[in-house]
Amino acid sequence: MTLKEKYVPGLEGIIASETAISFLDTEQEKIIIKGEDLIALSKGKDYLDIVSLLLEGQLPSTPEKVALEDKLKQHYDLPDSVIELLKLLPKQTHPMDAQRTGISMLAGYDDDLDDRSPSANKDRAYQLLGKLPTLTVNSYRVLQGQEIVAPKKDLSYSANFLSMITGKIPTELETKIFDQLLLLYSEHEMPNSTFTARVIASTQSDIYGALTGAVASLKGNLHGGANEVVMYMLNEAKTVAEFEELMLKKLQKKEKIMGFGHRVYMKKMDPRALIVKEALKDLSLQSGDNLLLEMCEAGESLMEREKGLYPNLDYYAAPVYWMLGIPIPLYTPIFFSARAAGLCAHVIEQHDNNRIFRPRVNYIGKAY
Ligand SMILES: CC(=O)SCCNC(=O)CCNC(=O)[C@H](O)C(C)(C)COP(=O)(O)OP(=O)(O)OC[C@H]1O[C@@H](n2cnc3c(N)ncnc32)[C@H](O)[C@@H]1OP(=O)(O)O
Ligand SMILES: O=C([O-])CC(=O)C(=O)O
Repeated sequence: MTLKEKYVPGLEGIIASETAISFLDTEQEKIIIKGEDLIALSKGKDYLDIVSLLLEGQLPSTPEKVALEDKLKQHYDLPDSVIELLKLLPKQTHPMDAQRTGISMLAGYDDDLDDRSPSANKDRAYQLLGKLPTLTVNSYRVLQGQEIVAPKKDLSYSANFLSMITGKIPTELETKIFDQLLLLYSEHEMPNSTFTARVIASTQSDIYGALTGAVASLKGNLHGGANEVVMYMLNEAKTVAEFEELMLKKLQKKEKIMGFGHRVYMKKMDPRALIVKEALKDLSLQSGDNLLLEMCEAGESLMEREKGLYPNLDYYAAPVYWMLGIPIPLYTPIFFSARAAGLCAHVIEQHDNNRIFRPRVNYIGKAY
């Protein structure tokens, strides 16, 4: 017997789920999250508003947001043994792999691991969101042979995260821009990492396993790992002319340029990248250093001219992270920490209305 259904490589355009969480409305250039447009929200709301929208289904009132931040702060600390385990990792370990290991280990501390109810999963989501900044920053520090840093509960969630990374109290502008990055990265419908998490959750595996798989997916250069490569390219080039030359050489060799293209936004710029480009302009103005902005703008024009391709979020996020003083190996782990909010919402939804993912294949192997 043979199955001969139409095979679509990369499952492009295939509907994998019904979801009430989010939708990319490319016609209206909106990123819909629970009925709200993330792009519009990015101009007045902050990351914790979106966490609440994703996990509670609505934007929080001021007291609700204060309560949410307090709840996350209660979960900031990591079990000592997680830090001890991270210390055992080989120093060459990528921080994404360390983050993956840490998240995986947290499952062992959950006394109620078999409870897949929405309320138990939501509690876990808040615990994870509380711990992720501490885990993310300290896994990197341990690998660098640096001292562990403690979270600062007197700062806001985002200011604390950035402060643990840089070792400084961030300015208001730096905090606002970092928070906006977290917000823009928080959820994006059905990228590879979310699909991965939902596939894992569909076996009734737990939220830690689903997120562990999602970290591995996000690490790849074609997905979240692109932001690190963009910064390495900018650093390698050093000037506008050298950046253009580097890109042209890559295109001649038929290499992909990280930070460009997107399965859903292929014919337009990612609307999140437009927002982050403005943040880069603000940081350039503040520092009086326009070099990265000029390089990125030149790269953007070149790719439109040569390939008809546009920047995705990772292209402009990379120089913004750099100007905030963030080490390059932390770029993708920060993306994951932000995305954990959306991923948890997807795992909750999958567990709540589940059918195991189990597709079929078109067999093209040896005749039998
Ligand atoms: C936040 C995020 O995760 S956003 C994604 C971050 N990833 C990147 O920036 C990696 C670079 N970009 C890419 O690899 C792709 O554009 C992806 C993975 C994002 C989307 O992939 P797909 O939808 O499968 O598109 P696909 O790879 O088939 O590209 C279509 C065509 O555009 C070309 N193309 C797409 N992206 C690029 C790129 N960045 N550089 C050069 N050419 C590209 C492909 O070579 C292909 O050309 P062809 O038809 O002549 O073979
Ligand atoms: O949607 C995608 O395929 C990738 C992406 O931009 C994201 O995960 O933010």
